[in-house]
Amino acid sequence: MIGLTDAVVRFGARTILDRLSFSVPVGRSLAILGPNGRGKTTTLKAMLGFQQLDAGSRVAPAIVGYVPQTGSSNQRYRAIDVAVMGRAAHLGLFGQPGPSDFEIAHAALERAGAVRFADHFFDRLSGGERQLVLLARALATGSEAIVLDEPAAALDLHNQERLLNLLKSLREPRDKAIAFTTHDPNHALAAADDALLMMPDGQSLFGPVAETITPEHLERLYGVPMRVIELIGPTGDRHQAVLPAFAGIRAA
Ligand SMILES: Nc1ncnc2c1ncn2[C@@H]1O[C@H](COP(=O)(O)OP(=O)(O)OP(=O)(O)O)[C@@H](O)[C@H]1O
Repeated sequence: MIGLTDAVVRFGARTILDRLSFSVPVGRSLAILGPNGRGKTTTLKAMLGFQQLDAGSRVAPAIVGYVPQTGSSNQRYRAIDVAVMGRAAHLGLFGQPGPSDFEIAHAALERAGAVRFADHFFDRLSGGERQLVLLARALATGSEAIVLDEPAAALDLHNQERLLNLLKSLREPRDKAIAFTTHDPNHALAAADDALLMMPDGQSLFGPVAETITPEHLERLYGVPMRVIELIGPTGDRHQAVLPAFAGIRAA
């Protein structure tokens, strides 16, 4: 289980989190949505214990797998070296990773779809490729909680589909608590059980995706008219998608 109870975070005079409460039990996946600068990354940092709370409390396992928004490295680490860093918490202060740690890291790269660049230098990879390596690092921790900050932000449509399938496959065994931020409500529909909508007025709405990812709530979230459409997928399956009906954009 990972989550916050009545969490308050203030930066100067600004209250970013105002008694925010939600939880992600093992076996469920949470999507966190909200406008730019509303406090999504701050929420993730608070969940991870990187951001001190002014009030309230957090619950989290001792080790949490974290995939930050962007990863860079000045040193010339290979992708496998970055993935094996996920083992650090298991090694003790001066411990060195052994063969079993490299095996776990390799398996994590495989699971993240990044094994083909295991021996490539991390700082030469594209933004999307780095994100997959950082996901492998998070998986290598072996933690029951994985927290991802905008995992789809640097990905093209093909890789977004791959990432969503990956998030769904991570969720499938129902043995992890997964939380991710996104700017696309369709990602919540595709890969989350619950959603936390961080509204522009400082309030928030937390609940099952079917009750939260609705045009009415999303209009309040983004200030843009939204529509739900039903799609028939390539295998004949029916699913819903939400689209912004941007004002002033007309059909030709
Ligand atoms: N350490 C800090 N000190 C002061 N202000 C901060 C600090 N960290 C974040 N902020 C401010 O808090 C607000 C929330 O930031 P945060 O990064 O959590 O937003 P976000 O919802 O993740 O935004 P985006 O969607 O643009 O990534 C922003 O206005 C940011 O400038």
